[in-house]
Amino acid sequence: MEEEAKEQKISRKKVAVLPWMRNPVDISSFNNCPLTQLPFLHPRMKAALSSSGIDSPFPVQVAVWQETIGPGSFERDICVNSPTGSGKTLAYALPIVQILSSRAVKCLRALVVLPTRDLALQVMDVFASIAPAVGLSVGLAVGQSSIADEISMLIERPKLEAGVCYDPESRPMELRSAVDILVATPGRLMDHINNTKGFTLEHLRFLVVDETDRLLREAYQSWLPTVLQCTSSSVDDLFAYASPPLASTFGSLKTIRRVGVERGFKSKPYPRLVKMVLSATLTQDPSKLAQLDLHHPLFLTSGKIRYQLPQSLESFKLICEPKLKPLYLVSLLQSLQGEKAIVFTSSVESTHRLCTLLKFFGDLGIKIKEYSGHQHQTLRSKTLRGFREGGLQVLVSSDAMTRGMDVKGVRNVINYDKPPYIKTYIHRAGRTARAGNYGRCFTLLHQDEVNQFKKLLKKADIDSCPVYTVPSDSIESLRLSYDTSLEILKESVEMETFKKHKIGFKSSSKRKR
Ligand SMILES: Nc1ncnc2c1ncn2[C@@H]1O[C@H](COP(=O)(O)OP(=O)(O)OP(=O)(O)O)[C@@H](O)[C@H]1O
Repeated sequence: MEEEAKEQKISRKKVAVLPWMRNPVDISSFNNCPLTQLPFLHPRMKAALSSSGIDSPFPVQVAVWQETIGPGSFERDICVNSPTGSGKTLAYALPIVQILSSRAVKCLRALVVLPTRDLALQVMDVFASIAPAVGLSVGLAVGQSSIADEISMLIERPKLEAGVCYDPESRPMELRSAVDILVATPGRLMDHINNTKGFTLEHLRFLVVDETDRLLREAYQSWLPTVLQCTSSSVDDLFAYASPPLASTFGSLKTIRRVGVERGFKSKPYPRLVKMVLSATLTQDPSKLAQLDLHHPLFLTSGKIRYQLPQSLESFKLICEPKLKPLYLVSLLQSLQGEKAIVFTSSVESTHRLCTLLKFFGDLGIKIKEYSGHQHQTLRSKTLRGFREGGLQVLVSSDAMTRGMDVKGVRNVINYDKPPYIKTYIHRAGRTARAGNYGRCFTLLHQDEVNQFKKLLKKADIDSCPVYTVPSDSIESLRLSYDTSLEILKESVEMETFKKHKIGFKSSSKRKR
């Protein structure tokens, strides 16, 4: 959050935009086109896409394809700024899988980094829907399973002949990657880089940093400099092959990087590592972008406005009487008649409190659960599954759900707490109105927040945000249950605090013992 504030400050100071950002490729000048018109698309990928219901690539996918497989032929690194739900995941997955489909030997050639586990799982599913069709394997490194299980999925051990005794000194085990593409979060990625035998990034050809602005704030064990370091082979390394390769724990494979002839790439290794960075709110901060060490970056963005909302999204504000905000929320939820909705709050604590309060409200006829970063991953995944499958209608969430999450059928987003930054508004609102579908974003405000909110929307050139009203008699009719549920909530909070203290006391006295 602090970082986000810093970036807002920088943008207020009008830091000069980097030269390569000044003349972007306009994604909105591209149209959806039938799959048959994507030049060179592998027929088996085409079939896999069609069977997943994808018949015509979206503009961002056509634009990126043109700059990678088309005439652009991956000569430059790709930076994409395109609205939420516009299809950025396939925009990078398609060209990567297409290029790697002609690979002869399996090794880790594409790494996709995402900020959260649920997001990584989602992206893994996208790759898994097309990569196997052309014989590529996709792996996941997010800490969902034990590290040992993860290693056995990622690293292939040679099959040893039964009955033969091997001396590890004279014949070190040749470990190889079991995957061509890896989807990872920074934490688990660093674990594998530091500790997993046979895990190497030396053959990497593609590095995708999805949700870039969020990941550049993630300094976890300096994951980005480490990845860049692991993938850059010095010119000296290029001639190391003059002597026979030593069997190492990294395997005997080598990606032959010859001295480059590529434009602007004199005396650097080739094929180079191609980087693709994407976000709906891509940072323009030069010092942040410098961390990526981009090669002649090509900027692709939608239209002229920096922060764009999906065209199929409508924004509304709901002015609430002080102290009665929960009643307005309940009344709004009731008016949605069972449509899927995500309610965003400002913190994990208020997510928990609000969700508990809603549960005490009597039978609202709506299945509601909380989803926050403080919950155990198993519980979070279960909740998400329930929401995806339709068993739940409403998710009360902290900002853990804000970025990238794609749940089909979410028609409404509700900002219970006003988003502090325009970027937060864009990402929260972007959980609906995805892939061209209609969606609404409601923001609950007290009268004294209205002006501030107007200014916030102005940053994304949003002038129209009509007032949405809920019937006043519905508020009145809810008052009685509200008072009762507030009482129960108070008791429940006291009980939880007591339990926490008790556990804290027990563990501290154990420590003393
Ligand atoms: N060509 C297509 N045809 C139909 N549906 C598509 C197509 N491309 C993507 N989609 C669907 O659109 C939805 C949004 O895609 P995706 O998650 O890649 O968006 P995004 O731009 O990455 O959004 P965010 O910025 O929120 O992460 C997904 O449900 C995806 O399956």
